[in-house]
Amino acid sequence: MAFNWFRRQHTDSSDTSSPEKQAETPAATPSPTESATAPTAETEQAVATDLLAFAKAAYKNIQQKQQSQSVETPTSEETTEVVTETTLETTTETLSAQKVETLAEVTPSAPEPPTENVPQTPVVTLEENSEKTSTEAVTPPQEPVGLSLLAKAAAERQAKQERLMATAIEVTEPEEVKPTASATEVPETTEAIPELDFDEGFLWSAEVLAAQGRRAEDVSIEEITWLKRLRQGLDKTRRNIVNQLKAIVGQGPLNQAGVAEIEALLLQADVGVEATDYIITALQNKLREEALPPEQAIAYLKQILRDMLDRPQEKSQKQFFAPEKDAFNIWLITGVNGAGKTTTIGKIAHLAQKSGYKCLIAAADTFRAAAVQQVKVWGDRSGVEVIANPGKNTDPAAVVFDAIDAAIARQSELLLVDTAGRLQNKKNLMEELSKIRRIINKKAPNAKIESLLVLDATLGQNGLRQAEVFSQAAELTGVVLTKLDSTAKGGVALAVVQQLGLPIRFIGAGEGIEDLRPFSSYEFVEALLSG
Ligand SMILES: Nc1nc2c(ncn2[C@@H]2O[C@H](COP(=O)(O)OP(=O)(O)OP(=O)(O)O)[C@@H](O)[C@H]2O)c(=O)[nH]1
Repeated sequence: MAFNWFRRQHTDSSDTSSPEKQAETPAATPSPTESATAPTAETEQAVATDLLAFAKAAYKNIQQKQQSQSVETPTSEETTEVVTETTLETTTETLSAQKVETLAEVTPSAPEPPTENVPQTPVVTLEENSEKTSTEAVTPPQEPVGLSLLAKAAAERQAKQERLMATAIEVTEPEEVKPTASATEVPETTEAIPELDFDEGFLWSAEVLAAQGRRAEDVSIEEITWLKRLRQGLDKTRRNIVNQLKAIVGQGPLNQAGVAEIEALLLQADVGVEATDYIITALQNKLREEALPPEQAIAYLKQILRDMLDRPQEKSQKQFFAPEKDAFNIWLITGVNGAGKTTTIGKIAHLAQKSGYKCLIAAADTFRAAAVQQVKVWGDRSGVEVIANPGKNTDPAAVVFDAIDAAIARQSELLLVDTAGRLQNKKNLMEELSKIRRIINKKAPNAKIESLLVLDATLGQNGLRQAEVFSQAAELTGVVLTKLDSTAKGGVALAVVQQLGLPIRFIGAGEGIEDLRPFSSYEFVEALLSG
């Protein structure tokens, strides 16, 4: 049973991704701390206790999973005594004193952009028609950590943290948390997970997953790492707006000065005029009705943002954006030069491969000499075949044509089509894109076709101008927002949905193969506004 990274749940072979089935997974529900009624000190305490228990159980399970993976080569030093609880309590107790220092000591690891000179790739040229597939192992890059920023967030959450720690000793582990193997099979040690601290970022990530109905035993190291990465990626945006927003929104009914300040903050984060107007009006209406304490006002603001981000996909009635299992899906990836198309293809191929989909890549960026080589490197890293034509000045539509044949012959479930970067004002290149789209429509009329525009978040509002022309040429169905880690303009996500009316399907927050995930409005808004 593979974990489906698109749908965030375990799936089996009988799984389909029809809307009905997709609705089985609980929707992202607001965090317990965001309920409409004011929480009492008692309920807050209970929630904090629950969250700590959840986080500890999740940490313990990740630890056990890792140990069970290495259990095949036991050493004489292994012990079957269960001492993990002590470890977690010790970790928790020392967290307050150590966390800021620990965070400050972590050095971000260098990302792993693909190199141009890789000797072997799993490419299948149209001439060769080889069946060879790369099985080269992929090593996920280590998570770079935003140091002072995380430390700042940690300091702001200090009060809550203190409560969590105060209850740590009394916590009883939830009974439903089952280890992945029996205690005799899985030795537990006092060792913490080397690449995963039980720190403030872990607690925050666990809280976000718990609020979405996830079970502690299903939480994986990759999910925690991604959430920490996402929050860290949005640090710049958050630092610019959140504290000031909180201060203003928490003051009760908005006066003119407050409105002007919020307006400036949102525009600064590239939320855009249209989306900013919408947010302010919604906030004003609510705050006129009742004076909300700061935490509840922020909770209401989060709700507004989530609703905005989810609106475009309400039409499709799909809760998750995933390739349909046992069907032929074609995802056409387009965008201007350097937006991150090839990188996105590599990351999606990796997710698809991990999630158990039969995947293929079409190297239809025949414009740039190194592009085919680059996508081959990504194919190699994700273990996915690449269909390419090594000839010069090849017609990209012809590559797509052949790739569809190859995908059908191999019974591939997902064909990812890489295209050359093009500026929307280059008429001939946009016509070429239309031709590619026509070929897909004609050659695979029964395929589930998605056409995704890759947008570089660092371009902010400027990036949005491309969308309309691409929409006509490629019949866009969604957006991939990349480089959220390198910008203070993370608010552009709101502009995308409000101005383009297109759903955000994936977000990228780094150059590594694990640094892209399907978009979740809940996680995005939590990361954007987490204090
Ligand atoms: N920091 C960061 N860099 C990214 C992200 N996604 C892509 N990049 C980087 O952006 C650069 C361009 O990425 P590519 O995937 O080559 O972009 P492209 O759209 O295929 O480029 P063309 O084929 O030239 O149009 C590379 O250096 C990537 O590593 C991201 O989410 N974060």
